[in-house]
Amino acid sequence: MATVVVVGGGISGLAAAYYLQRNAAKLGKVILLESSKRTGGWMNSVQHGDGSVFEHGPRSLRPAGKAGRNTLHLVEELGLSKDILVVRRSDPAAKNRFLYVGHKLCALPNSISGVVKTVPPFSRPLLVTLMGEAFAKKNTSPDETIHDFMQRRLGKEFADYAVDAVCRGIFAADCRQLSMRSCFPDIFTLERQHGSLTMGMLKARGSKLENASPLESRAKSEGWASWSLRQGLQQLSDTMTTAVNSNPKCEVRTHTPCWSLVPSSGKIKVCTEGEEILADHVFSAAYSRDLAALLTKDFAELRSELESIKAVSVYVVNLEYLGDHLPLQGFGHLLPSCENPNVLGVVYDSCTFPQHNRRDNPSTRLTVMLGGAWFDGLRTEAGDLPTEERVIEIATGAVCEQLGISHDIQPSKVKVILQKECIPQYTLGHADRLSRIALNLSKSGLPLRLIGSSYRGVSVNDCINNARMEVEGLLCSL
Ligand SMILES: Cc1cc2nc3c(=O)[nH]c(=O)nc-3n(C[C@H](O)[C@H](O)[C@H](O)COP(=O)(O)OP(=O)(O)OC[C@H]3O[C@@H](n4cnc5c(N)ncnc54)[C@H](O)[C@@H]3O)c2cc1C
Ligand SMILES: C=Cc1c2[nH]c(c1C)Cc1[nH]c(c(CCC(=O)O)c1C)Cc1[nH]c(c(C)c1CCC(=O)O)Cc1[nH]c(c(C)c1C=C)C2
Repeated sequence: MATVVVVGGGISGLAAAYYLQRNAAKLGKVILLESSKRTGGWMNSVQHGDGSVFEHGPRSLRPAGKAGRNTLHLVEELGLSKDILVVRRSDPAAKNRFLYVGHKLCALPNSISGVVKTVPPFSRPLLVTLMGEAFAKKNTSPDETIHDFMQRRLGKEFADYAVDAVCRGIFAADCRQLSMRSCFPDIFTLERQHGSLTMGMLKARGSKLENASPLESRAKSEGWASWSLRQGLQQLSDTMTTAVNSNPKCEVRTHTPCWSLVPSSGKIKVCTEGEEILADHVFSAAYSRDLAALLTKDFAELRSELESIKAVSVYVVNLEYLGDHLPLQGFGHLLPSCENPNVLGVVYDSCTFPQHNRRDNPSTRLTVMLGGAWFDGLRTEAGDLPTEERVIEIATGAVCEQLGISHDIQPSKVKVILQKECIPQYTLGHADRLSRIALNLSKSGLPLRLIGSSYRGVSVNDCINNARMEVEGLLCSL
C-alpha cells in the first residue's frame, strides 16, 4: 500500500489531501505537512467578537467555468451549501467596478447603454473598440505579453487603462511582463480558434450545463456572480482540514516543515525535524521557490527552473469605519499603474458581503491593496520596508483621496498584513518553463507531482481543480 505525502497545507495541498482521502482505500497512508501553525495558506479570514469578518487573502470565488463548478461540488460534499453567501449578477457588487483615473472614479461599462456611449477614461465607445477587435490581425507567435496582445486587438488606450488595472486586480502584476498564454489561456485560445475574441465569445455563449449538481444548478438559475462563506473563505480550508483528519488513514500535521526531499530507490525520503518518511508519492503544494530549496544539488537544472518563477508581495490593509461612507455601491476600484503605481486598488467589502459587517452598528469595510510588481516603490530611501504607520498613512490617504472618506474620520479597526511573495508571476515564456520542468521531472524519475499557484492558475478555483486532476492522474497510474 502506497504512502503519499503532501508538502504544503494551503488550499492546493488541502485539496490534494482531500481528494486522496476519498480514495484512501487504494492507498496506505496520506500525510500532509504544513510548516506554519495553521492550514489555509493565503486563505485567512479573521472573525471578531462583534460579528465582523476580515479577509487577509482571497475574498470571493466565481461559480463559472469548469474549475468554478468543481469548487461548488466540493462545497456541497463538505456540507457547506447552507453557509454560502451569494453575490448575484444583478447586485451592485457584481455590476459596478470602477477605475480611478484622472482623480475620478469611472464606472466600467456594464450595460448596453454603457457600451454604446463614450465613457471616461476612454475616448470612444466600447462597442467601437469591440467592432474593431473583430478585424484585428491574428498573431501566431507562441506567446505574447498581455499588454501586447490586448493592445494589438483592442487598442493602446484599452490596454493602458482597463487591461493594466485588471491585471493589477488579479495578479498584482505589470501586464507588460505577464504571459497572455499562461494568464488567460481561454482568451488566448479564442484568438487561435476563431481569429477574434468577440466572435469566439459570441459563439461560445449559452452552453448547457450537463450533470449539474444542485448547487451548480442553483448558481446558474439564480445568476450568481461570486460567492463566499458565512465565516469567510477560510471556512472552506478549515472544513477540508477536518474532513481529511477525520479519515483514520490520513493526517494533517501543522508546525511540521519539510526540510528536504531526497531520492531513495524510486521513492522519496521526506525529511522533517524529527522524522524521515519514505513516500511512494509526493505532491508538492508549496511555492515553486520553496520546493527548489528542498531538492538536493543533483537537481540543479530543475531547481533553477523552479527558482525562476518569481512572486510579488502585497500589503493588505483592512479598514473599518463606523457609519456608511461609500460614495458609490460596487465591488471596488482599481488604479491603472499610470495613475498611481503603489496603490493597486480598493475592495468595498461592506458592499460585497454585508453579512460580514459588525452587528452592532452600520459600518464601511474596505481593503486597500498596495505594492505587487511596484512593491519596491513603497520602500524607504535606504531600501527598508515602510513602517506600519507609513503603510496605514498611504492606505487611509488613498481612501481619503479616492473615496472622499475624510482624514478626520478615524477607522474603528485597522489591520496591516504584509503578504510576502504571495502571487506567482507567469511571465512571458511561462508555458515553455513548465514544459522544461515536466521534462526534467520525468528524467529525474522522482515520484513528485507539482500543484499550487506557481504553475497553472492562481485563483482558488484553479488551485483546487488542478490538485484534483493531479490526484486523478496518480490514481489512474496505480
Ligand atoms: C491578497 C490576496 C488576495 C487574493 N484574492 C483572491 C480572490 O479573491 N479569489 C481567488 O480565487 N484567489 C485569490 N487570491 C489567490 C489565492 O488565494 C492563492 O493563489 C491561493 O490561495 C494559493 O494557494 P496554494 O495552496 O497554492 O498556496 P499557499 O496558500 O501559498 O500554500 C502553500 C503552503 O505551503 C506551506 N509550505 C511552504 N513550504 C513548506 C515546507 N517546506 N513544508 C511544509 N509546508 C510548506 C506554506 O506555509 C503554505 O501554507 C488572492 C491571493 C492573495 C495573496
Ligand atoms: C487590487 C489588488 C487585488 C484584488 N484582488 C486580487 C488582487 C491582487 C487578487 C485576485 N482577485 C481575483 C482573483 C482570482 C482570479 C480568478 O480567475 O478568479 C485574484 C487572484 C478576482 C478578481 N478581482 C478582480 C477581477 C476582475 C477578478 C477576476 C474575476 C472576477 O471577474 O470576479 C478585480 C479586482 N480585484 C481587486 C479589486 C479592488 C478589483 C476591482 C475593482 C482586489
